[in-house]
Amino acid sequence: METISVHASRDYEVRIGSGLLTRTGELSAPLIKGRHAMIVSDSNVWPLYGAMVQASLEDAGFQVDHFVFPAGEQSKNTDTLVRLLTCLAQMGMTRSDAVFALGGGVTGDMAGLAASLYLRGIPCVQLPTSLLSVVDSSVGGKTAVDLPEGKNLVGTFTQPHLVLCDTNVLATLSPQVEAEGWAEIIKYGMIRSQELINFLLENTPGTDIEWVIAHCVSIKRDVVAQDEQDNAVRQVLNFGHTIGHAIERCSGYSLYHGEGVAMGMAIMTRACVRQKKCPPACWTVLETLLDKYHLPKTTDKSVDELLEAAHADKKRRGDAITLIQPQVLGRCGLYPTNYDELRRVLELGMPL
Ligand SMILES: NC(=O)c1ccc[n+]([C@@H]2O[C@H](COP(=O)([O-])OP(=O)(O)OC[C@H]3O[C@@H](n4cnc5c(N)ncnc54)[C@H](O)[C@@H]3O)[C@@H](O)[C@H]2O)c1
Ligand SMILES: O=C(O)C(=O)C[C@@H](O)[C@H](O)[C@H](O)COP(=O)(O)O
Ligand SMILES: [Zn+2]
Repeated sequence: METISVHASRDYEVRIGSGLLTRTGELSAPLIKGRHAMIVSDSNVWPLYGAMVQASLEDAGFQVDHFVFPAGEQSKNTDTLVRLLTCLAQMGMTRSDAVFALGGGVTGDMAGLAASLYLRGIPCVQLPTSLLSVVDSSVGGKTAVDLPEGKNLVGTFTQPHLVLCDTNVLATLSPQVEAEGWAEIIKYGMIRSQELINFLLENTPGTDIEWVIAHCVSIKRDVVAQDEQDNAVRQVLNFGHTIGHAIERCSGYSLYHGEGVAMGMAIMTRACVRQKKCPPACWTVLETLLDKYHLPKTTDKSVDELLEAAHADKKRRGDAITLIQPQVLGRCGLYPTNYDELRRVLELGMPL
């Protein structure tokens, strides 16, 4: 088992290993003063892992309730959030009790947000179950739900009390959900790690997954420690997201997030190579990885639609926007610019 310590407004541990869900109660009990647990999960994950987590919490002396919502990004909205907050109140959860977010990034973001709002904040333990959520969304404290106007527009920065990444649960992922998780892993390679890129190129998907997860979480830990509130360097974690989020919004949130990120990284990188802002290898290697991990490389949405949707980007300040662009393989940088430049990127990055 790997343990990574995150240092932010709250310090906490990310544990990575097989079988950790069965130890949820034992590992969280010392961190939570109360003994009332609310497991938040979706309609796919709860039947698979709900009983296991509930039993572990009950063995550690917790009284356990659960809130289950229909799986998918289309549930990550203010309606579900209010239903969850109402449930926390009706079950009489207090400030010493805890929310346990059992599921992918949708569950983690929404349960984390509810925990940060209810009674102005109660503890949250993240129990990520998708590949995307173990490598990215469970760590770093961004919580959110979507609005029809844009992705993650309602949220807080609130760090969890503990993150348990149980690698056993990855066995039940569908190929499509596994693939979208690889998109964020490829993102970590592109922004900060030539070593990870080489590993992904050389190995079959799934090799030494614990190392891959720990590598991504370590990169995120280092970035978040420098800029928890997303004012500067943390924005590098948004590589592929300005366009990806715009595609997600234009698709009525019917895509998986990682698919949008893959398309966003591809469009941005192709444009940067064409503008000679980075070497051609940035695109050829990214294309090889997107193909290898069965990820999409473009969208059928128009430049105008995407530009309009991109106005909801959190990196916008008035008419200015910061783009995250590859510099060399394994390194991306922040480029403050404007929407005319984003239009050029979209025009150059979309294949004819
Ligand atoms: N907070 C952050 O830093 C951060 C980072 C990246 C992404 N996100 C957010 O995370 C969300 C995407 O997360 P996601 O891709 O995990 O989506 P998700 O939570 O919808 O999970 C994807 C699908 O996989 C299913 N699933 C999850 N674990 C499973 C398992 N072990 N076995 C079988 N099925 C399983 C889910 O039920 C769902 O149908 C987006 O909303 C995105 O904005 C947040
Ligand atoms: O943790 C971060 O910071 C990230 O940007 C990670 C992203 O993968 C993630 O999708 C995040 O939720 C996007 O944040 P947003 O601020 O653009 O909504
Ligand atoms: Zn993301």
